[in-house]
Amino acid sequence: MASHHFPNENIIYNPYGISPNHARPDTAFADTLNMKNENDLSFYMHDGNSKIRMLPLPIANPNDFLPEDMKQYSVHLTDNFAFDTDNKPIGSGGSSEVRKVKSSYRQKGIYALKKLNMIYHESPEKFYKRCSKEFIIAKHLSHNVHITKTFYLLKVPTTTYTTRGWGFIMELGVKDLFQLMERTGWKNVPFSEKYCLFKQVAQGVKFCHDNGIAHRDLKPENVLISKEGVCKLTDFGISDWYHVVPHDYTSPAKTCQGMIGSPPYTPPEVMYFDAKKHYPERFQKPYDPLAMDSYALGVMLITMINNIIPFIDSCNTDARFREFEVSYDNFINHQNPHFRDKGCHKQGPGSEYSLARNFKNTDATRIAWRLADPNPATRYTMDDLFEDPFFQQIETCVEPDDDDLVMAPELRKSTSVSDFTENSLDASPEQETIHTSNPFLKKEAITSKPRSMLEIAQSPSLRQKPKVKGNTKAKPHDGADEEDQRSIKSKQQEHSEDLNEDEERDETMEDALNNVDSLLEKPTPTSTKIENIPSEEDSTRKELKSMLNSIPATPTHNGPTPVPANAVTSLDKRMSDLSLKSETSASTKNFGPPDVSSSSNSLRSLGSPGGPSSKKKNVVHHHLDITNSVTNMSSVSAFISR
Ligand SMILES: Nc1ncnc2c1ncn2[C@@H]1O[C@H](COP(=O)(O)OP(=O)(O)OP(=O)(O)O)[C@@H](O)[C@H]1O
Repeated sequence: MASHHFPNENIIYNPYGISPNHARPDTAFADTLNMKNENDLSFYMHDGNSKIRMLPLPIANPNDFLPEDMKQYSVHLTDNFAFDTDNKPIGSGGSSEVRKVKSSYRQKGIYALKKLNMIYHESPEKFYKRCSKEFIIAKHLSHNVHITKTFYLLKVPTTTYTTRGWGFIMELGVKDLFQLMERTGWKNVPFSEKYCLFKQVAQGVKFCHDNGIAHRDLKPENVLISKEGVCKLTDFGISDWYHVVPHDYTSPAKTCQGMIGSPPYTPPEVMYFDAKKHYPERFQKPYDPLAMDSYALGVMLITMINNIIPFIDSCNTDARFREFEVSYDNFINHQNPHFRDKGCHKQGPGSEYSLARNFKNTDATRIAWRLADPNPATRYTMDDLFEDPFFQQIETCVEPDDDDLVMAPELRKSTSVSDFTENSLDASPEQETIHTSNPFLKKEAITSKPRSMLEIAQSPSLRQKPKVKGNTKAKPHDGADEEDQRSIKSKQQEHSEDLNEDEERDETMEDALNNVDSLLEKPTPTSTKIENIPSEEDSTRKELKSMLNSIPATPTHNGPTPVPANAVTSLDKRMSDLSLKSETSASTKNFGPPDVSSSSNSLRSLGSPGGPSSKKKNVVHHHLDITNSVTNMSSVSAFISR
């Protein structure tokens, strides 16, 4: 079907949505299925989606699960936020749904609410532990321009918009990298811009590693792009501290076991744990979670340059992956025996190798292939990558230590536990905003048309969204950061003064930063109108089929006995305690051939006043300015089945 819509386009990107049970690929959680608790009443409480269960009342207080230095002044969403009236989900994952919410005090204070759902068979206690862990890690890392800021962990009431539970208030992204890559214009994005995006992602990953965290689920869907075009990592749902003593970075590194992550970004040593592959146990060895991130980064780079994932699974049941492994060995045996040696920066594979051809640059293939080395023992680490001369000279539009303009939302109101009856967790939209003195919000609540739970369950997920910059090294459990503290203080002391300041701030930022909504509503550049889009499942199957048929069968290496390649990749979800078990500079250079449709510098004006370019740089890419030949984006979203 992709071929129906994107004639001559090589973007058969999403191979995932072929299982009727999965609207989009979910992250695999290790041991997810081991937690069935038949006595848990909430097991039987659904909200219309059989995979989502409601938390039993009373909903736990987030502060009971947070370390002292992260405890929050307010723990109820409706104290200081209201749902955006357009009421559209802007993203969803295996265990969450993301919507826009507004600050009750700043009209332009629009944030993302990642509403967390219980995974099937998960007990409420496990849910609280899993979510608070994700929050603590995300908050711990929220001090870098390449990390999506996570501000608060709040109780969410049942409304027409969502069911009760917990949610994160986060910085809003405009799009994720997957959404950029699925645009028809992506293949025309110049190499220099793609490398810029790649380097930004790598800087985010390096920041995680330098601060004791292995992400473990890197993929384009988990890279948000702010409206200034800055890449920010998100989704720390299966991330973990990788030191034996979490905040003691001198303590030994841990290793992991179990199937986690998202194929094809999950490396071969982790795929051995995939129950569906039936590998013998002897292949399942503890693996290094940092090497997992390196591999994912390498596969992302190959995907970004080729405009297509290189294989479906990184294991020898996949013919394309086998071909990659054979090519890797051939290159080393016949062309560069020192390719895997530390510090070797000789040229990487050239155009005779299919997964190198499109790079048109053997320095670039070196970093891609060294990161995606099937052997974790010799794979590039993030330090190796940052020492690579090609990587070093990639120019980015933003530096890791640039200031981040994202402001923490203000907290003024805190409903005490005694004020907040459990019934109020099932508030109507009117009730949600009744406490606020902001007439704008009251009006919205009254005029928005309530939707039935059925409507909500049936409404399709529309994906869209948005924002940039800052840096300080994250400190262990650094809890309420300066911005948060400022917010809390202002709430306690200077309400009216702050309101004026906010309004002023809004005014000055108005020209520099487009209103999120207007930016999101910007019409997509169009050249072709697509109609009669076939069902996503049929189309994706066709794509996969043709893709797989075109793969030459190559002999397997000396690995485990392969099982027949199965195109229908439904991820094995197993729940666990999610804990790891046991353990620059730039210069201007264009690395690729000149590209006719470069969007480089095209929107300098948008990026300059207050964007990342304010203290920067020669090059400003507008990474969001990627054309699309399809007008109906909701259809496209459905087609790619996210
Ligand atoms: N802060 C945000 N701003 C805008 N969009 C977001 C934001 N956070 C998440 N999204 C969108 O929602 C999607 C799902 O979010 P996320 O990956 O955090 O959920 P998840 O349930 O943990 O997913 P997964 O199944 O990968 O574990 C993202 O791919 C992104 O498109």
